[in-house]
Amino acid sequence: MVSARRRADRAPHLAANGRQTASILRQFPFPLPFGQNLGTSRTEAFHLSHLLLLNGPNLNLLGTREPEVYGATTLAEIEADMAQRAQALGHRLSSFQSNHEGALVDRVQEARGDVDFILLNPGAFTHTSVALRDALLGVAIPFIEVHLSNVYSRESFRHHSYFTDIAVGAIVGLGPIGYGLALHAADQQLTKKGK
Ligand SMILES: O=C1C[C@@](O)(C(=O)O)C[C@@H](O)[C@@H]1O
Repeated sequence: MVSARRRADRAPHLAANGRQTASILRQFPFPLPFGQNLGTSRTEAFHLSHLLLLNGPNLNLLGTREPEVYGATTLAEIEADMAQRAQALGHRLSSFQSNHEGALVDRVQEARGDVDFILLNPGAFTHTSVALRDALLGVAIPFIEVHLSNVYSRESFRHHSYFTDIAVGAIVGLGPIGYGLALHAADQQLTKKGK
């Protein structure tokens, strides 16, 4: 078990005094999923994994883009929040966003041998990109697919993903908290593998 004291050292925003480091953390405070704790033996065997948060086209517009669909949180806020959450779990997080399919393919290829887990919102490439799918298959890095909106309640062309069948899992329709949930799930996967 992670003691309350150790948890507070590792993740000051978890401390009982309620000091929060950023407003976004106030919106979705730790620990997230369903009363689970942060893992078992990791205070003794504390490994640093490298996670990559990868966002596709138009997600740079978050905050102003169709806020009724995607909410008011900006990508910069999501990336900062995710970096803090990753750090609190003892991991390192890199973030990359591009509007260009080739740039995303290049970033996935670069991740080989360096990144342990990818958190991916492919944006509209979800529904079109065999190239990005092949890149993920090529590097064989496990990933979780995230969508802010519930793609299944939207236009039918959004119902098909080139990624879900090769992903560890997918989180849709929960807004920015979906990224945090994906991070916790990735952490569990890495812990299972002893990373
Ligand atoms: O750009 C996006 C964002 C999205 O991936 C989401 O996060 O809900 C859903 C996609 O259909 C859309 O093209």
